[in-house]
Amino acid sequence: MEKILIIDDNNDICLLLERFLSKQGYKTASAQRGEDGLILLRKEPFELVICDFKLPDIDGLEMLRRIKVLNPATAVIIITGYSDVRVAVQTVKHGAYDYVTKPLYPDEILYTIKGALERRSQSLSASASSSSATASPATVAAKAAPKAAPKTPLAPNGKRFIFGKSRAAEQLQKHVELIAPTNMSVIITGETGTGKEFVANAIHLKSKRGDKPFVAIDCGALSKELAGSELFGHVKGAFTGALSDKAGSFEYANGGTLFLDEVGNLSYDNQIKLLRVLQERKIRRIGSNQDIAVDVRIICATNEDLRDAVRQGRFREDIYHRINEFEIHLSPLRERKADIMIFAEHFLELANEQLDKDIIGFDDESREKLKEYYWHGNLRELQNVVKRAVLLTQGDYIEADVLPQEIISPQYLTPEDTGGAQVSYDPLRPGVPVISQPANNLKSVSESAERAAILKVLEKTGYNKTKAAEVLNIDRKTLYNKLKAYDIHL
Ligand SMILES: Nc1ncnc2c1ncn2[C@@H]1O[C@H](COP(=O)(O)OP(=O)(O)OP(=O)(O)O)[C@@H](O)[C@H]1O
Repeated sequence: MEKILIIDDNNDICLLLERFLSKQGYKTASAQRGEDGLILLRKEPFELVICDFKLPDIDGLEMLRRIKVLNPATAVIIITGYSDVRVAVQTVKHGAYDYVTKPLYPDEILYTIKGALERRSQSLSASASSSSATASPATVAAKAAPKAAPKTPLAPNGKRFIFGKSRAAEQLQKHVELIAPTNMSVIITGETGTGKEFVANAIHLKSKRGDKPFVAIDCGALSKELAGSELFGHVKGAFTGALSDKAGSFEYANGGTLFLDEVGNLSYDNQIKLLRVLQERKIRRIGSNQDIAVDVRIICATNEDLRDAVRQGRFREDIYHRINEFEIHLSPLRERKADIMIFAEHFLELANEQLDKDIIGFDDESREKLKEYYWHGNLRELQNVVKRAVLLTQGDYIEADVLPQEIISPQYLTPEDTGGAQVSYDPLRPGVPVISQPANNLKSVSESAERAAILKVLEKTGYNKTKAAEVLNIDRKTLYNKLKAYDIHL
């Protein structure tokens, strides 16, 4: 019987989930604090942990890290409030299986649990059958391109790639067609969830390399030490824990494309090694003195402005120019309104297939709500909202009442509602108005400018507080104090 641990400071949620999951045939336990949950995990293994993102003692990302250190095979699902979705997405990038938003619906959570346990057993059996000497975590992330006709713009794992019909979409399509057949390095910029990895994959599949491997590495999720070994490989004994020779992603991607996500997060050392590959097309495994020739096309992605990183000396200018032979910028979904329903219909079709449902479409009100919303998590957020709506819909059409509250009624206010005070909207919590006093109060003017600057830098640095503090030229503690003072919740 599979064991599930629930960690949530809300006792009602623990009780409810425990009761529901035991009825479904799982063995359960619960804890209301992160530390208590970790104690239980040290005592006995659990196949799955469902963990609240905001625990009183430890934040969601740190919990995820500690759970994975105790047992990398434990699947983790994060519970989050809708306004924290953007940060919850980060947990998925750092190894959580998925996140579910409150309020919790039994069907949705059960569906997610089943998916997580299935993925867990698939990856356990895959790693048991692969030869341990050459197995690399990068191979798990590596997406070998399907052998099908490389001319079709396919998405990873044979999914469908949608362009849309907005002007931005038309331009993107042109750029992809133009750049794909060349060997040029491309940098793809855009907010989280705008489809950077999908576009990188489409470029790869449309290129002459389309039948060779596409290897994706998230530089933001790897420590400095791990990143070096993941990218370039190592030889036995190169460092403590290097028990056998290991190939890196450059070797796995040979002949194909290497996608470096969040490239701005590469350490200085690794930037230098990357420069060498870009210049000489050769790599050297860590600890080795032998060069290995590689033929790899590099596509990078970033959601920060790398020009700023270059100006601040965090990213080498010579690499920036080499990886930026061509730039593709993906606009946020809210600026491509004409595409919203095209993607929504596509995600509806996918959700119907996944959940074995037959929903026909969206009613007028739900369409309007989807078109008006801010979509801070872009396509990823839209996909999740549609999946959940499909799950909750009983009739033929999705109606507004199955959409999250923040989408149904974002509380947009006007200055008239607030007696002349300025109203702005926090990109992190779009439905929540931020009211600042009229501009004749100097203190409030500088405060709102400071708040806006902090939000902008946070967005650019992918909500990495250490980096944001660096860019703002303040220490982390000051940043924390300001986040609190300006009511910015990450
Ligand atoms: N063109 C597309 N067609 C169909 N689905 C798409 C497309 N682009 C993105 N998606 C969907 O949106 C999800 C997010 O896309 P992707 O992972 O490529 O975004 P990203 O910009 O790389 O995100 P992040 O910056 O957070 O890594 C994908 O898993 C996919 O389901």
